[in-house]
Amino acid sequence: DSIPLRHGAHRIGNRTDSDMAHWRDYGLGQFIHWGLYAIPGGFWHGQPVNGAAEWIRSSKKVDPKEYDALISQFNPVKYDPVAWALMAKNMGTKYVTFTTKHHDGFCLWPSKYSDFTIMQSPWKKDIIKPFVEAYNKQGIDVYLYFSIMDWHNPDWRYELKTKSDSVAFDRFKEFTKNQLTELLTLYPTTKGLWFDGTWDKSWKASGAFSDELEQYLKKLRPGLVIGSRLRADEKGNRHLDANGRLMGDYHQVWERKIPETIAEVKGYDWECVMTVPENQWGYNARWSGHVKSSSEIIEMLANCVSKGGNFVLNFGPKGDGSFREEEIRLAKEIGNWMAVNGEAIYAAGQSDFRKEDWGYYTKSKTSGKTYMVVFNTPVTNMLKVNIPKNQKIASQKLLGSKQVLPLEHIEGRMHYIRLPGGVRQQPAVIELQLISDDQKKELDV
Ligand SMILES: C[C@@H]1N[C@@H](c2cn(-c3ccccc3)nn2)[C@H](O)[C@@H]1O
Repeated sequence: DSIPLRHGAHRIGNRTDSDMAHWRDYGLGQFIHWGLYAIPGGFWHGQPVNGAAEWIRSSKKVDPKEYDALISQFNPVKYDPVAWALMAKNMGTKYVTFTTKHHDGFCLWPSKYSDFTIMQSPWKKDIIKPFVEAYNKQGIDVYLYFSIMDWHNPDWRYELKTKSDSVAFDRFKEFTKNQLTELLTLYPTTKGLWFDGTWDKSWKASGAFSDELEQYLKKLRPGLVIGSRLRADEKGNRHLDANGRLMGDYHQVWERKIPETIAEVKGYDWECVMTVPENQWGYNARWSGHVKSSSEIIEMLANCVSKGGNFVLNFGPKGDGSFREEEIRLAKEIGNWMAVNGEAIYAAGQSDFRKEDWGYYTKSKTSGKTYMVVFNTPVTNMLKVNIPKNQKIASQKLLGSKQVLPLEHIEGRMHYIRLPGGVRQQPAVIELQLISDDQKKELDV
């Protein structure tokens, strides 16, 4: 039996409302990390700084005062939210999460509660408002990223050791609530909030506040989607409360990692957020290590959807507001694939087929069709398909060409579908129309 909790999960099971059903259907999302850190782009005094570019302020090599002075250089003359939204639309993006304030405390909106905003920069204009309008105009829902941890605010504390720490942190919690109220009031079409920077002891000790804050925000904006990274329970547990129940509308632990098995998902709603290079979210002039190709990204996308999750790809615009070539190309290549194969991703989820080595199955919630997203083509070009009980394959076609592919029965429920030969640039998707056995008998008569 469960431990009595006042500030643990208040709901058992997933949300059943239409806003959350809409969230589940997104499939593909875009994350954008943009702020002062994009100006140095991972370098300081001409030298590369190790670690994530958006964390450079916390590097020993950087004087925080000097970092904060970057505000006088924020003048993104190439910032064009209409072009940003069009690139996202052409990529096939259904929702976007945009950094309003990262850990450095710099606000991309004209906050009344801070002197460290775009209004105190040469730019002197709201960045968020035209962004929300441009993306909404393209039919893309907007989610706002907000870091609770705020290195610039003198009232931020990592740990509450003394009475004065608690007095300062109480001011900080009020400041946080005020800024979030601003964001939901200034940008009323916001569909959700993506919280970060909640791993420190001070926040783990603020379970009651985090619970009251979430309830306040949802009262202010009914239907708002908030992941599990905001909350702590009164015992300092995060994501899952002391009774192992998820606090939040979806599991927000999947940062740069994808569940190995469906079992690991534990039936929760979830999304994976992913960087193109290794661990860099903000613009870094030097991408070291592995940079993912569009096929690798499409595989991650299909993998997530096959396990009932969404996949969110991060972009890090430069300090001037332009995107780097690699990201522009990736958005185009992904968009070309989504234009042909989107029905295997949008409003799709886990199928009732057993996973095979050649790739991932997804099942559309609208068409009821099952899709085979093929990455690892066998040397035989023969794809094993184990058809679930009392179902039969009525048709098997290549998406795009609509080419009917040969289906060969092996034995029992095991079949082969033969892929046409030839080298493919991007993953192939086969659309399976299934019917139940008895339906098939009717058809056979
Ligand atoms: C979405 C991503 N989350 C931020 C992050 C999270 N972490 C982090 C810090 C401590 C433990 C685990 C993860 N470090 N950076 C990154 O800066 C980016 O914003």
